[in-house]
Amino acid sequence: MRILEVREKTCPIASPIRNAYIDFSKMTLSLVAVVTDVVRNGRRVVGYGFNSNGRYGQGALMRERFIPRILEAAPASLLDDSGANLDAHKVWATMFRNEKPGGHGERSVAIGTIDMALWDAVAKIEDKPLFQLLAERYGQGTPDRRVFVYAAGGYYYPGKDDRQLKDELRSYLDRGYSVVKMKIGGASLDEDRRRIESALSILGPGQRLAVDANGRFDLDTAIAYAKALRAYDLFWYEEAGDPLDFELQATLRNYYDKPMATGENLFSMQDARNLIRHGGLRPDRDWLQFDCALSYGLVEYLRTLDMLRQHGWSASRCIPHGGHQMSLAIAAGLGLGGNESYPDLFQPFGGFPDGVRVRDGHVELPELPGIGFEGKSDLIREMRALTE
Ligand SMILES: O=C([O-])CC(=O)C(=O)O
Ligand SMILES: [Mg+2]
Repeated sequence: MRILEVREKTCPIASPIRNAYIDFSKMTLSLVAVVTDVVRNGRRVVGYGFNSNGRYGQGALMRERFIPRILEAAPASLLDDSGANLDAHKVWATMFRNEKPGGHGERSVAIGTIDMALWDAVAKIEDKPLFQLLAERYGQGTPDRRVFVYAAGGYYYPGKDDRQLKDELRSYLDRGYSVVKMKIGGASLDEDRRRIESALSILGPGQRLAVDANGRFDLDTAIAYAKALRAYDLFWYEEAGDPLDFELQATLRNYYDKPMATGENLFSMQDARNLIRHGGLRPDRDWLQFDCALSYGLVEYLRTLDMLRQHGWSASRCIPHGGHQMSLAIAAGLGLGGNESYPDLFQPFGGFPDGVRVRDGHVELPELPGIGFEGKSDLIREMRALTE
């Protein structure tokens, strides 16, 4: 078998929302198709992938470096021992040839997106759900198809008042979520305190609020927010300071003993390891949000999970950023703590297969070959338009 072609298309996911750091008025992502010469169930196997929101499309890097490296490699050098399927680790190594270590900028997004499409193809060629394949190869043998998901939103939006914020978050709770997340740090502390108290006022028993500062705060501001937030029973306090300021994160634990979360802007096992070594995070309560689609894909995420194990962290402390089905499959296959979801944003990307409902803050993944994109009609329509 061989890879015939790798296609990329940059798609808009623009919206007028803003977090504490950026607005999404020009946001894009890369949609990728890895076309193989294998036929399964009467259809050519094509693996699909896309990068999550926040880092823009990466077509230029893909076309200049990563796609040519794959297509120029001897086809047999990309296959597993059986010769009947791709080996995602070998394709990854081929993409990374002549890349120096460190400085994991945008190339981790380009490689991560192609990696997603590769795993989709690998699982489709095996004719099984990716979560099943992962549980068998790297996990406990059996997946847990019931995955915790939380609803992310609560963005700043022109003219949005507290009533609209409450209506938005209430609509997520009405759809079965038990944890909802809102943005902070894009307004004054007083204003954010008022927004948070509004949001808390709509929660019922067993329902929780998480807040996300998107790396906006310097140490003094992060501490001031920590002192204010510790009065509330928040699900977590996310990304207070710059993603690479491990000392800030480590200092913050002296002011906030409740759960914190971070990691969505760390794009390699090595950066994740620095967070674990130097960030002062606590394996009994804090959460790790590394997102494979932005950080060199599942091949690298497996290295990150290994690193976490070596440092005494359970995979169940990981709830990835990004709201895509790839992390859902990893969560079900490898026992992550759950996954993010954006019920009303960045469509048709992310989300769940049609008919999957959130109940008590969990979804149950259906048995679809690959990552499961074929089960989401609006998404697969866009994906197939890339190749058919
Ligand atoms: O607003 C964003 O960039 C997305 C984000 O941080 C999240 O989903 O946690
Ligand atoms: Mg975040």
